[in-house]
Amino acid sequence: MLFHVRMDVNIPNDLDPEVRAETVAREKAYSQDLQRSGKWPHIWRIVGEYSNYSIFDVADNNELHDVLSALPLFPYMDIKVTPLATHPSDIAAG
Ligand SMILES: O=C(O)CC1=CCC(=O)O1
Repeated sequence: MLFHVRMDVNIPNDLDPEVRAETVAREKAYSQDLQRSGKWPHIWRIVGEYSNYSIFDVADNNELHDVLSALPLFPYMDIKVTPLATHPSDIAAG
């Protein structure tokens, strides 16, 4: 199943800089592992915001929830999920 996900990151200003850097590094490694696996095929920065638009390709709602809630930055994120269905006019879908 495909999902469109918006992640808005709000790291508190008073978070220890070392903890911040370590958490962001773990987030990058976690994200890139999922990208290599094919479960996170797209990630785009939203211009001018500490936010991204991502596409996830996972089995179901439960897998998406597990993947998102394991994000190292999850405690500092607002996340909006939109499930995607095939559009009847999509020539790629046949
Ligand atoms: O910077 C972000 O948008 C949050 C994030 C998600 C995956 C990653 O590496 O950073």
